[in-house]
Amino acid sequence: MAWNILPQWMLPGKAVETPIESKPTDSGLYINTKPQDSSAAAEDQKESESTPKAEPVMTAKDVPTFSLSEGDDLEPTFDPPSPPVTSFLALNSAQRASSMAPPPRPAELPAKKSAAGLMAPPTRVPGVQRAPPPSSASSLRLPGTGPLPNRGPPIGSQQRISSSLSPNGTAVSVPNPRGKVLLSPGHSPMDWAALTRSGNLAGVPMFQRVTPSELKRMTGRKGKPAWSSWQGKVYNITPYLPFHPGGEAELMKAAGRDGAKLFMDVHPWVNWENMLGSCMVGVLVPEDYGVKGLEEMD
Ligand code: HEM
Repeated sequence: MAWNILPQWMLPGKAVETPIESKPTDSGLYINTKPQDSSAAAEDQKESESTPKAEPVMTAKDVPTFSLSEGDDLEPTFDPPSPPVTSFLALNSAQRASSMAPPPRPAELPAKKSAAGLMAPPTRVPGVQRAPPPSSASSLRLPGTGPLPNRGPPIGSQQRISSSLSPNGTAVSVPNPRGKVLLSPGHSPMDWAALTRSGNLAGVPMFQRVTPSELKRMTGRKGKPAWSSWQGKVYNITPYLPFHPGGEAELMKAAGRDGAKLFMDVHPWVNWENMLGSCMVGVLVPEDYGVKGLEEMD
């Protein structure tokens, strides 16, 4: 009997009481997952004759293993319950419940078939116009009718007619009901943008306080510049006159006065401040601005 040759500290129930330093490591819990081969067993046998060999205090039956082999009568406590292996979503899973219903089986489809063996098209509701059936590439195709997304105004619309530019960036003559004019060469919107970057076009050395009467005098006639106000700021519109796509005459209507109403009536999408930033003369002040200041000083 193996127990007879075992020292006290190796007997069942005694192992814990024995000081640890007397026997390290292999004092108990063996986890045998693989049977040893015969040569190794013989070696063990030889060794056990000379040296007392520790026997497991727990049998393999009591030790939980991580083995997944079938037919094992162990109850692996650390093994998570393995779900049944399915190729797709489990039958009663939430994913399956929330996803699309599976396609009907061929047997469940309507049994209507043409003579050629093909399925008949679904019956049409009379009077209802339907789009052509989608093909696999339909999502890649551009819509045949209606405006394209993010492609500017629809073809043939007033906006598109009035915004034609030749490939080299100069304005071209296009008859249109909105009154766009043919700009002379070198006066395209691109040319204007380049000119505004070149420097100050206000015609004054520094910002001015402009009274309404002063603004009224700046009509662009009799050698005077054309000024117009926009949201309390005064701009010299003279340099822009030959660049204005609506023509000089139209722009001149705003000279010597507040141009906001005229401007917004025609093209509220145009950014006045961006386009005429370098033409800013100063700010509009009340008529008695200077007089009041002098009176207060007296
Ligand atoms: C003073 C600042 C103004 C600026 C910066 C300005 C700018 C512009 C721009 C960029 C366009 C081309 C718009 C487009 O292609 O969509 C345009 C067109 C036109 N503008 Fe002006 N404009 C000004 C004042 C005025 C005023 C005061 C009038 C009328 C009294 C006017 C009448 C027109 C007309 C009739 C067109 C052509 C039609 C159109 O494109 O809508 N503009 N203007």
